Amino acid sequence: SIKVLDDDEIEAMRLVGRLARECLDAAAQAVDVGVTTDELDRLVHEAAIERDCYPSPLNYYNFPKSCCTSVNEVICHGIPDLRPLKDGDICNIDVTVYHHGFHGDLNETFFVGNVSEKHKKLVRVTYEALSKAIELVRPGVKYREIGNVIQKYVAPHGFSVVKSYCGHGIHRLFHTAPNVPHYAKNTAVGVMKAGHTFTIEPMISEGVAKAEQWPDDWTAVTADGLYSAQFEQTLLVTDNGCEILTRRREKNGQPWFMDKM
Ligand SMILES: CCc1ccsc1-c1ccc(O)c(O)c1
Ligand SMILES: [Mn+2]
Ligand SMILES: [Mn+2]
Ligand SMILES: [Mn+2]
Repeated sequence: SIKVLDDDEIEAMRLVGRLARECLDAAAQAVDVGVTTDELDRLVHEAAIERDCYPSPLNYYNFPKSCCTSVNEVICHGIPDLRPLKDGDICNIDVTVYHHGFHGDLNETFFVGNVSEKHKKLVRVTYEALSKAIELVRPGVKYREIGNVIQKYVAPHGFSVVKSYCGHGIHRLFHTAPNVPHYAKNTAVGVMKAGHTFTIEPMISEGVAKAEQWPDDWTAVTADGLYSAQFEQTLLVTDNGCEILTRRREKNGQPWFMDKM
């Protein structure tokens, strides 16, 4: 069964959601041509420590760094490294922090320098698909409906939905019930209820949905080498809808890439 948080637990999730957002924003402002993803990881790590947070990915199933950085054809779980970002890249930074017993998890895809129109569209449509899914969230809605909304939104553009990685329940555990697939006609179990906290984190690919894994045991890439984009928020189901616990609290909550559309 899916945990219903009490008022104190909800307050703890509000706090860690805000802290996770601040840690993502600390790295976001540094994204640029020539910056390495290792430098972005350091900014996330330091921002977490400064906020009395532990970076949840570090040593999670032996993951070696404090955040995931996934560039271009990397779908997710990219490992920060010493290769500098280059003009035209799209780079996702995925941050999860642990504070006073609770996790907060979010990601955004950022433009590096001048991004092509077709890759800007991939990022924009991915963000819009997440927004559509979030609009659905309220008590009584089945978790399996989320995938229908996302796939229906992206398919007309010729984009595909990665099936191998799902959204998830999150609170005292990084990953727990419910499992939240992003593709249509899925068999996910559960009905949304006030007090549930979970993520939606669609990975949308230009070409095929198939993901392959590199020998580093982490990096997931598209099978056709075309690009993939992702956005993630941690949500709290409320009596009349949902609260985006990891929302951006500046710029009217617009994602960072919007400034460069
Ligand atoms: C690197 C963290 C990690 C390790 C195994 S799955 C995973 C991960 C990464 C980002 C996420 O948003 C997530 O829900 C899980
Ligand atoms: Mn990517
Ligand atoms: Mn994440
Ligand atoms: Mn997640």
